[in-house]
Amino acid sequence: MNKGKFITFEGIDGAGKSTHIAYVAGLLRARGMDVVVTREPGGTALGEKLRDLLLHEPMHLETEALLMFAARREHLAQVIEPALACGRWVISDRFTDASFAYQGGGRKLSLEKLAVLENWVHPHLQPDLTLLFDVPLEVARARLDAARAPDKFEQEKADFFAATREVYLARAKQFPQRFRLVDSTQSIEKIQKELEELLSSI
Ligand SMILES: Nc1ncnc2c1ncn2[C@@H]1O[C@H](COP(=O)(O)OP(=O)(O)OP(=O)(O)O)[C@@H](O)[C@H]1O
Ligand SMILES: Cc1cn([C@H]2C[C@H](O)[C@@H](COP(=O)(O)O)O2)c(=O)[nH]c1=O
Repeated sequence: MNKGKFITFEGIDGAGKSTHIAYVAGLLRARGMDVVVTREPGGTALGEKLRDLLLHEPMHLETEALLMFAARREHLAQVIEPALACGRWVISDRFTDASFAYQGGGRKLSLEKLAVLENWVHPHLQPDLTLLFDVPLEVARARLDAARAPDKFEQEKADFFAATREVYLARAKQFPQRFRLVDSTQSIEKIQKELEELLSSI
C-alpha cells in the first residue's frame, strides 16, 4: 500500500490558510485521493481541549510550547500516522513549523529547545509539502479585525507577528524542498489558480 502524503498550511494569523484548505481538499478528492483535513493545536478530543487552554489561558511560554507538542503527539498517534499508513492524504492547518514561528519567533523560546521537542515527538516524519501563506502584518490584521474577535495569539502586538513571519520565511529558505510560498495578498481566485498548478505536480 502506498503511503499517503502530508500537506501542511502555515502563515501568521489572518494570512488566509483556512480559506484555502477546503479548496485544496476538494482538488485532491477530485483526483481520487482519500483526504483527511485536520488542524493544530487540536485534531483529537484531547487536542481540542488543549487548544481551548492554549488559545485562551495565560501561561508560561515553556508550558505553551510543551502543550503544543503534547497535543501534537496525540494528533500524530491518533490521526496523522494511521491515516498516512493506510494511504490517505492528510492536510493539517498548522504543524511544527508553527511552533518554531510562534513559540520560537514570537515568544523567543530557544529554537534548540524546540528542535529537541520536535526530535522527540516526530523524529522521522516531516510534511511532504508546506504551503506558507505570506502577507504583510497590516493586511493580516485588517482581515482578522473584519472577521472575528481575537484569541490570545491574535491579541499580540505587531513585533510578535513580525518575528513570527520572519521565522516562517527563514524556514522556507532552510527547507526549500518542501516549502512553497504563496503570496496571500492576491485575490482568493488568483491564489486558487496558483494552488491548482502547484498541486498538479505532486
Ligand atoms: N486572499 C484574500 N483576500 C481577501 N480576503 C481574504 C483572503 N484570504 C482570506 N481572506 C479573509 O481573511 C480572513 C482571515 O482568513 P483565514 O481565516 O483563512 O486566515 P487564517 O490564516 O486561517 O487565520 P488564522 O490562522 O487566524 O485562523 C477571512 O475573513 C477571509 O475571508
Ligand atoms: C500549531 C501551533 C499553533 N500556534 C498558534 C497559532 C495560532 O495563533 C493559534 C491557532 O489558531 P488558528 O486560528 O487555528 O490558526 O495557535 C502556536 O502558537 N504554536 C503552534 O505550534
